[in-house]
Amino acid sequence: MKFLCYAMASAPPQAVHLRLLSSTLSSSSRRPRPPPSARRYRVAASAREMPWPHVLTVAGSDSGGGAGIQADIKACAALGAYCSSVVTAVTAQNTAGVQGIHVVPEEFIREQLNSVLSDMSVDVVKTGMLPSIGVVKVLCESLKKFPVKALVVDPVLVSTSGDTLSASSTLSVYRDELFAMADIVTPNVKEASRLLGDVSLRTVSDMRSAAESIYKFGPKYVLVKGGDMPESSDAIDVFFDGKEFIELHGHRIKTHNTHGTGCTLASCIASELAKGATMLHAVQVAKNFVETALHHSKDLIIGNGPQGPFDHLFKLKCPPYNVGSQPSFKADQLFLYAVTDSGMNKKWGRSIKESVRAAIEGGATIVQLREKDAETREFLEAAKACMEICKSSGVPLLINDRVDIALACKADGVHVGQSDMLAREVRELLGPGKIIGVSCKTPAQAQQAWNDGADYIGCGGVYPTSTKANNPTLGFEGLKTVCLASKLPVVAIGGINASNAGSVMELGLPNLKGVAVVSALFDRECVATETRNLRSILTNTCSRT
Ligand SMILES: Nc1ncnc2c1ncn2[C@@H]1O[C@H](COP(=O)(O)OP(=O)(O)OP(=O)(O)O)[C@@H](O)[C@H]1O
Ligand SMILES: Cc1ncc(CO)c(N)n1
Ligand SMILES: [Mg+2]
Repeated sequence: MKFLCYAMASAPPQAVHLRLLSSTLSSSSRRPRPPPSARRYRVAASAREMPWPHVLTVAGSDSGGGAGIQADIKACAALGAYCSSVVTAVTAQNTAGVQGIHVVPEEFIREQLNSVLSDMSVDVVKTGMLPSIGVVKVLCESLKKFPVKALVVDPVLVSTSGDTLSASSTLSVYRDELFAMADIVTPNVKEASRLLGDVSLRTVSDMRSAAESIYKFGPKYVLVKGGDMPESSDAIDVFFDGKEFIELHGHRIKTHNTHGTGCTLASCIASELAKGATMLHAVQVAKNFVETALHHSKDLIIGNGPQGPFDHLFKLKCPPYNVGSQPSFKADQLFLYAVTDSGMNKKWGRSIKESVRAAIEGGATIVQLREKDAETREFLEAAKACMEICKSSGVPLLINDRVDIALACKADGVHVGQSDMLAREVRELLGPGKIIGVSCKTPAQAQQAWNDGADYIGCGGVYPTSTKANNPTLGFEGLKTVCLASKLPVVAIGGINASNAGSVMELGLPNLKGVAVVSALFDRECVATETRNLRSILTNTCSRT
């Protein structure tokens, strides 16, 4: 057992004090050190360890819980990574600013690093507040001794409240030692300016030049964050890989709750890298996550100061995680997904209601009304009639795109495409109890759907289709990529019929729960017979695989 003695001098509440924690107790009370050959130890440990994405954050504690270590742990948890933590400083901090700082002694930071890195298989190290030159040097030494897959450096120099979190003398060691070891460096505009000798950075073009200059210090990628650029603009970050600049545009959320956005962004990047993502994808996921979390927390009021924290675990309050609030949807309902088409109904002289009744009679497990050019009043009447049929047979009814119709007929949910209303806006309108589906062609779109609180995604066209104009075919490879990346259940769509549905389900892809069909049911003489036939094909295939 080991104790720390704190030098707890009382401090005037407003001033920021950089004080040193006193040294640890005498060596006789120390635990035995990890074995000298840490590498050998690591191999032995990892032979027993479960593979699990693991981020180690080396950062300061924020007593207010919005930034620093606390934000890092919540962000990693939200993205499904394990997070260990080495505390470099303890701050007395709240929504008004930083009132005090205790720096942890360098030797004790070294000890924490040793403890974690010699025992656990850390994939990615993420740094936050590194208060002094000595701390940066200790970290560099530890990383040389225990190499990890990736290093994410968030050069925390000044808090948004304007308080200094790292002595100005650390700038040179950041630039000369840590950046050269980093995979990505993520300064905000103020930090980028300080790192470059207080140059003025006012425009996106200035951010590009800054990214290019910081890249010269040696990191593989640079992300200059624009959260603190003028409020009127989009939230634009500049990503630079040494050759190309990519401007990442996000919606700027109108909120005071932006404390800890930088720490969260860097931890999300680290989590995604630990899961195996490429750098650009990791950054995109991280930016989406921050934007979505800010959106969900925009009206939260915690503390009385000007900059509040946000809710990293907003997902727990959204379906499908909050199962209590959303009893209606089960992923198995995607098994045989019937999507209506007004043109086909006209061709065969059927009403929407007749088509839906026949599809349900044949065994459709979920129905979507996709009426691209129907008159609103007529469509609503038909939707209400379909709702009655679906309700009495326990089959959910979704409406394509038209949130107004869904609300008016009390449908079970809405399906949206990439150019329709955002899923999170649909969720706000429909509430937590309804089903929301999103058409996705890429892992990034699937991630966004999950962030936005959707319940499932539709992925296709698996085969060429005549039902949707200008719809690129993804094939099995595209479907597989999206299914592997998706955190939501997937229904395959596009050109699927009785002769190929079996092959799609036989792929046995993770998250793939069923097929969605239009022509194969509704561009036929007898909808009920076609649906029954397809259902038995799917059942037979799935019982074999
Ligand atoms: N109001 C906002 N709406 C949407 N995105 C935002 C907003 N504010 C910041 N961001 C995004 O959050 C991420 C972090 O950027 P920011 O510039 O706020 O970092 P930071 O200043 O280091 O944060 P902090 O010091 O508060 O932890 C960036 O992707 C940025 O675009
Ligand atoms: C401990 C800590 N780390 C980082 C930041 C930057 O947001 C902060 N305010 N506090
Ligand atoms: Mg900021």
